[in-house]
Amino acid sequence: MDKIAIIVAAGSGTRMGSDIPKQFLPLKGKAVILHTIEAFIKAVPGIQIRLVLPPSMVAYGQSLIEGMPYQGQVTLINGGNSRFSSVASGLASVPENSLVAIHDGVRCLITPALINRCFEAAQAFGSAIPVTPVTDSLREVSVEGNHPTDAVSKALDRVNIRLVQTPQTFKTSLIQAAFSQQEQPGFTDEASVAEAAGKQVHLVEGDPENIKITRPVDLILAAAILDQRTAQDN
Ligand SMILES: Nc1ccn([C@@H]2O[C@H](COP(=O)(O)OP(=O)(O)OP(=O)(O)O)[C@@H](O)[C@H]2O)c(=O)n1
Ligand SMILES: C[C@](O)(CO)[C@H](O)COP(=O)(O)O
Repeated sequence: MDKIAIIVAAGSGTRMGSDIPKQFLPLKGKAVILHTIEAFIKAVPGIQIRLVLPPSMVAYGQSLIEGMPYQGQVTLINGGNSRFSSVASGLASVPENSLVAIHDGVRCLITPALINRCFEAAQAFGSAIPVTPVTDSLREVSVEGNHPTDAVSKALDRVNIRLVQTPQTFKTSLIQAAFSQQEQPGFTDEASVAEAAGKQVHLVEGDPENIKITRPVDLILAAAILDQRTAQDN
């Protein structure tokens, strides 16, 4: 089956609070989004990438990939107002009977090993959702106030909880059908969309370093992880 990546990068990055959306910020001298694209190019020779961008930034995105050796493998697509609609736009451009990896553009530390683990599991099981165990203790709050001390809470057993990452990878037949339903508020990722369409999802081992750049501290962490990888390579 052909392998395709949809990299969603059409968000505005409110929590980062930067002048330009976080996916375009420099990380070790290169835009965050280019780190992400290059991981997929390295992982799967010849892979086709759908890069979903804010419509106002498609021209800028084009200028970033202009002249790159992989330019011909990347198709730019206008994103929507929600992650769901950005993914739906990407999926509309993907041929049937393929495997599609749907990835947050801001998870720029993704490794070729994790990408290939997801494609292999999706080929075998129809879907592959990378997850990691929880390392903090957990509390469920039943009353939310303005301050943490206002909340009534109880401890949760973290043994049964997993953190969910991307790339969430599927046979296109499964995920394109799931995205034909109406968007719901609880759709935070593709696994939740697939489940709402009555499909079971298959979990695979994620990677603690596959962090999502969300707040300024995440960029500092990402730079440190990249430094450590470079040191290991030398
Ligand atoms: N309308 C949207 C919203 C989000 N995303 C993408 O989905 C990924 C995960 O979303 P998130 O980290 O929430 O990004 P933002 O929505 O940009 O951030 P924030 O919620 O802080 O505004 C990001 O790569 C983001 O660009 C997207 O393609 N289209
Ligand atoms: C898709 C995701 O990265 C899985 O953990 C996450 O749900 C995205 O959440 P966000 O609030 O849109 O960043």
